[in-house]
Amino acid sequence: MGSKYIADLIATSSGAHYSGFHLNGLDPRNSGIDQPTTSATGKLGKQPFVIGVAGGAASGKTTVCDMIIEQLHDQRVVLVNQDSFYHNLCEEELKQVHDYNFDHPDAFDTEQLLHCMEKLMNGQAVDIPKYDFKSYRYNTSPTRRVNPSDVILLEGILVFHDTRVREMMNMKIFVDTDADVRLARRIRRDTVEKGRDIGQILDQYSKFVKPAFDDFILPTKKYADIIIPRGGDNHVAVDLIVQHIRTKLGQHDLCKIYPNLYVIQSTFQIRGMHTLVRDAQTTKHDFVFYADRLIRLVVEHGLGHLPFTEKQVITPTDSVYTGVDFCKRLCGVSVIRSGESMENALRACCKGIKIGKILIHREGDNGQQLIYEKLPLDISDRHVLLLDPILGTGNSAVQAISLLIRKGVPESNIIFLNLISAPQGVHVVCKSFPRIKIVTSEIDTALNEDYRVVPGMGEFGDRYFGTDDDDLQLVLINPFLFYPDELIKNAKLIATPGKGILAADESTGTIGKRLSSINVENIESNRQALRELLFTAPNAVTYLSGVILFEETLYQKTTDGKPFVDLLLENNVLPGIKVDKGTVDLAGTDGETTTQGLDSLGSRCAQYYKAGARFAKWRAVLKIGPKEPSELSIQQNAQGLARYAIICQENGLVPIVEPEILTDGSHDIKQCAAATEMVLAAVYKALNEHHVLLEGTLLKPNMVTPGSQSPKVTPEVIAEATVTALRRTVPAAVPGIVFLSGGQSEEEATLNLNAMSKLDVLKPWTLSFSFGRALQQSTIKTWSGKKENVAKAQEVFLGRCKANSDATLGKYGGGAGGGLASESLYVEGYKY
Ligand SMILES: Nc1ncnc2c1ncn2[C@@H]1O[C@H](COP(=O)(O)OP(=O)(O)O)[C@@H](O)[C@H]1O
Ligand SMILES: Nc1ccn([C@@H]2O[C@H](COP(=O)(O)O)[C@@H](O)[C@H]2O)c(=O)n1
Repeated sequence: MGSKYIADLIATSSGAHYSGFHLNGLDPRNSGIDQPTTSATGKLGKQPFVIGVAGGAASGKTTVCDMIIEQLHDQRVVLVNQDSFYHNLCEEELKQVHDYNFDHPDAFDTEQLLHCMEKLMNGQAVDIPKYDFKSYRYNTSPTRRVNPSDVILLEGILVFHDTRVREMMNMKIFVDTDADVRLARRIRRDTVEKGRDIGQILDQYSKFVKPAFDDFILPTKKYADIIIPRGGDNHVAVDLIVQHIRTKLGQHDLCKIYPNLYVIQSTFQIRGMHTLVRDAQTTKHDFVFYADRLIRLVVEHGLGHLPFTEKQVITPTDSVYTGVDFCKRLCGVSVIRSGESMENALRACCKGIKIGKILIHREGDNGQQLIYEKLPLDISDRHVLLLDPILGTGNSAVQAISLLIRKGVPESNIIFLNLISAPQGVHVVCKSFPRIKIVTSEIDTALNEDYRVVPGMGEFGDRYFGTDDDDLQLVLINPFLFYPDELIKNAKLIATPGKGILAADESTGTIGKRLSSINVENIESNRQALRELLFTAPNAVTYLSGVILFEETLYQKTTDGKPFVDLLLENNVLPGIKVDKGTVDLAGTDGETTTQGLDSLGSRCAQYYKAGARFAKWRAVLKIGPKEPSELSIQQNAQGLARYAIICQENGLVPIVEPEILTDGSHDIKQCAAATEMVLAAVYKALNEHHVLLEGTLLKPNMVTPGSQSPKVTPEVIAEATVTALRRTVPAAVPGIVFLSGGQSEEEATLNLNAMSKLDVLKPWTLSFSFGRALQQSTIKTWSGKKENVAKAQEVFLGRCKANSDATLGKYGGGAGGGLASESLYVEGYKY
């Protein structure tokens, strides 16, 4: 590379026009003269990067070195001055010092200089003499300890003179400053710093300095890789040199073999983070913290390799800024399970990015691997960031990349991101897929006999996730979810204590029953008016965390034209969607049912997510009878709920799991408790079997009550029975339980919820409400379809929302809503 490389660097760094920085290989003035005997790429790896800086006395060599050192502040850099290797003058020479030629190559102890440089290059510290220009000796002052470093700057008028010294250099810089400037500076420096008189300085200059420059120094200019006119004034040149040194320092030898391998620029910060994550004693917490920081750097670097398009924007000062637009067609693919540790960093950089998964499993000792995958359907149109923190043998990487290519992803669209790479893995991947890019933060030494990277950082997944049992992890967390964090966050949000759900998801038929009870026609404008009344009721939504909508309502707007979805989201209320399609009879049972709607549920969920829905509801209906709920009904409904739940989660919706046991019948509360426990146990078994992420779900159960034809019991008895059944069956991972009201009067439902909240036992989930009729009944009656009643009806609705909010906190005193709220809502054999 050498000069050509620098030419490329200059072209890319400063555009086509460049002045004041000449490359001897390219500069027409230098054509025909010898090429440098070493190239800038000569010695890399563990060896320090040696830069020689030559030029006339007072040309600015030291100044240029100081500027380089300052800019490379995060690297270990040392400066060695050729001045330190002047021979000591003997008594005779001292007497005739004005006749001594300090600018001749023989004035220096080059053997000593070579010895010191060799030691430094072999990683040993050296003690370098400090030369005293006044006494012409170096043994009067203490020596200077120079430690081995990543970069050694060797500066002096004749550092290019001796071939052996020259050959140590990876880069040679000649500082080219006009003779008159050099003389002027020399006069000032030697009078001020060396206490010499001007006559003596001029005498030395004409006798020795100028002839030696012409005879010995200037002829070495041809060895330079870089010639810097104007010395330290040439900031552009120094910046480019520093940039080049940085690139070289960050380059591993493998980068020279494989141009698509990128090792991120090492700094002390990065090495410090590596030191922590590689230390076997580092705690899990620190491991995760520093691994996350490193991962973020790798991800950012990887994103820098994506294509971009130019984009102009107008700034607040009304100026045009010409920038770039990020690549849009992008996705991540993590190799389970350690690759999942990199997902958060990718999500943090690319809002809403889709992340697919690949599971590679070694079967037995024959090394056969099974691959499971869940990838975006349109992956072939996307650039793929493949995530796996460790590249060891390269086998898994080859499997994963082959799979992506089989799915139609062009090889050149894949960027493989990892923290550490073993050389073996790099060879395997780069040879098999020469067009993919690998971005890594460090390349390790090798693989050991167990095929583990050394020095390495151990089993990354175990250290990051704090487990050492892959299978357990896979069973507990469905690995194929695109949005696990979002699901968990939204489920938690809905389960916020003090808030609950308004179930406004009555189908067109069901809402018709409500409207006909107040003599209002069941047409779209009336359905819209009722929903607008509810959603715009002043302050009411502050007690709500979610509203379940029917499909029609999801796309409806207020009369002012604001989509209901936007209105709810603005008020921190998540829109939800009813996705089931009602019940059908189970053949051979006594009127038991199963819920339908699984066909095309995935694509509907995806559509609803796009429209703004963030959770869903599916109602399974069970009944208590002499032989009911039957095993068939329990299993059918549990499987249906589980299948629904995982489809929702795969599409970003939090599933509300609603196994409702109807109150119809003359059973007592104990029978209801037994049936509830049986049903819930089956539901959670099915959810588990379907790998549903429980943290991203909510349960909407019935309260445990006596049948509608049995004597009523107090809220406290209901609370005790309900919470007991739930504690026995609902895992603590579920963030919230939002009860259905199931035909209870508004007041009954609120009092029962309040009693449950007050019950002094451990309840690992938030208890709240997802009421339909029990939140709307008195509001609808008050409204009666009349515009003039809207405000009053909204007040009633607010009262009910507040009462239920209080009940979730066990603070409801009773009596909200008066007589209307106490009217029973029970309808025998009620159907939605
Ligand atoms: N660009 C500059 N402008 C003004 N003075 C400079 C500049 N570069 C160097 N000097 C001064 O010239 C003198 C010689 O510079 P120095 O970098 O020590 O040169 P060298 O190491 O080549 O002898 C110093 O006194 C320094 O402060
Ligand atoms: N005792 C000495 C030794 C050297 N010089 C002059 O220093 C010049 C080299 O040092 P730079 O920092 O300028 O590179 C060289 O020109 C020597 O003549 C001296 O004057 N006295």
